[in-house]
Amino acid sequence: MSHVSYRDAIFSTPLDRVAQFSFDERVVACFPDMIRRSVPGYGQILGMLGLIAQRHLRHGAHVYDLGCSLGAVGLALASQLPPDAFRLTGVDLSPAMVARARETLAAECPDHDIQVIEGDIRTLDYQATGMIVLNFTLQFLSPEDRDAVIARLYDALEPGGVLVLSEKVIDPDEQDNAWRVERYHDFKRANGYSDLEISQKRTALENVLIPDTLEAHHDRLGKAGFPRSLTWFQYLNFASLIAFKTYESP
Ligand SMILES: Nc1ncnc2c1ncn2[C@@H]1O[C@H](C[S@+](CC[C@H]([NH3+])C(=O)[O-])CC(=O)[O-])[C@@H](O)[C@H]1O
Ligand SMILES: O=C(O)C(=O)Cc1ccccc1
Repeated sequence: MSHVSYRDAIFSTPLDRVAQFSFDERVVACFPDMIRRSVPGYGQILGMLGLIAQRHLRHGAHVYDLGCSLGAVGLALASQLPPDAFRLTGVDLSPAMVARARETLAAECPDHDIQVIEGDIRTLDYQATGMIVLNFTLQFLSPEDRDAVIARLYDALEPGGVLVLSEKVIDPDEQDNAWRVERYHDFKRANGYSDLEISQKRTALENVLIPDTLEAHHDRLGKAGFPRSLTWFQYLNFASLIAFKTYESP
């Protein structure tokens, strides 16, 4: 069954108390609209994944999409690569997301081998894999859990494998960070969000989405064993990195 995606109006009316942001049914119903209007470069990042897979993934190899939400990474890869090019496992902790992702993927790409499991990426028993995508997911884990997850992902990757890590980031320079955040709010305003929506969402995300600096991400990847990582995309305070299991990757 296919679903309409509603316009995100979750923070549009004044709330007495802004509850912590969670990936519940209400967010699921408007998620494609929310993420497209709230994440600069989201579409460009998805559009590049097929090209990255073509360069780095052995034909037919396995891919993990961790924190898959509605399965956008699987959909993007399936639109760019034939069914025999890869097998994908999406993982998400939110039952509402998983249910909707399964329906969407079955309807949109029935010929591709894509499964979705409800699980926690901190404790999952990982199988050997050729490519791992964390598209705006690590930022929702508590900071003390992040090193161990990245280390486990390094172990799961096969030789020649790659990890793509997209995140909201903070700039260590306070003035530069303020400029990025203010222009990000301009970006949201230009995409139809009001000042009230911007400020209430910001409150809801406090202590829920905790961004690191790019340097902290590269350091963590290095500590986990990745011999090489680079920032391949940045748009204001949103960035995407790629880490290579093997130094001599193309
Ligand atoms: N411990 C966890 N284990 C599994 N999933 C988790 C965990 N914590 C949070 N999540 C899940 O991570 C996802 C983050 S959204 C990813 C977008 C998607 N990648 C996309 O490309 O459209 C990003 C955003 O909304 O900014 C949510 O679905 C959570 O349920
Ligand atoms: O809207 C924000 O402020 C963000 O940082 C992006 C986002 C997008 C979807 C869910 C949570 C955060």
